[in-house]
Amino acid sequence: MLAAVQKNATRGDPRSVVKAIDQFCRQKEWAMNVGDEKGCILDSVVTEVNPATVLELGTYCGYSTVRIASLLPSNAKLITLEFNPDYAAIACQVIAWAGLEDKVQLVEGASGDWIPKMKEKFGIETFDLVFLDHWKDRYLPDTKLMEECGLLRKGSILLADNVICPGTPDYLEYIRNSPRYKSQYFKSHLEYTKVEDGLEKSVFLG
Ligand SMILES: CCNc1ncnc2c1ncn2[C@@H]1O[C@H](/C=C/CNC(=O)c2cc(-c3ccc(F)cc3)cc(O)c2O)[C@@H](O)[C@H]1O
Ligand SMILES: [Mg+2]
Repeated sequence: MLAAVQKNATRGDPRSVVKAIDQFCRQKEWAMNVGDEKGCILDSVVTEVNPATVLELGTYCGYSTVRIASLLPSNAKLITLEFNPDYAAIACQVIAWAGLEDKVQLVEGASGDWIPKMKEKFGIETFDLVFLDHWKDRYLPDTKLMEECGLLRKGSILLADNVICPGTPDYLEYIRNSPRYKSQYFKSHLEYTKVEDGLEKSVFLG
């Protein structure tokens, strides 16, 4: 995938990086990037929220990191957590190829360890937007952890990938029944396939 980016994408051009990855995943080898169809929904939420602070859980190869960072205002900060060193190394190079290193802080580590340190390590008070795309059974515990650490404010947006496929049943049940969130489901398809999947957008009500 990285070779395809370096071969087919223009340095400093995030859209060409996104296009190169999508082309590679359609033609050569499927990969679990959020993909272009759900990616357009992601783009519209990022544009609507226009966040100053963003947290991404599960960088993987940096595809959604590039999509989000390319839409952020100049002073905005995107912190992305990835605990697999191999994926982190690839993502780092993909983000650099897109020329977005100044907007992205890629942290190699586990969400459970780093969420409690966001204030002291990065001077983050609260996140305007959180994109959840890591292990599906960690969406709920990490959301509760973010609440406990005071990282969500009235109006913070959580956007969760794969709420249908592979599915995040305990997260959906919690977020849709909690009086502290207002949720909306965006129906779409699993990346590069016709299988149903979707994104759940939830507003923290404080
Ligand atoms: C321990 C929890 N904390 C974590 N902290 C930091 N990084 C984490 C964490 N968990 C996982 N990660 C990283 O996030 C990524 C994991 C993503 C998990 N995603 C999926 O399983 C997934 C899976 C599918 C999928 C769908 C249908 C299939 F047939 C096969 C796969 C589609 C998707 O869009 C997916 O996002 C990896 O890079 C992993 O190293
Ligand atoms: Mg995903």
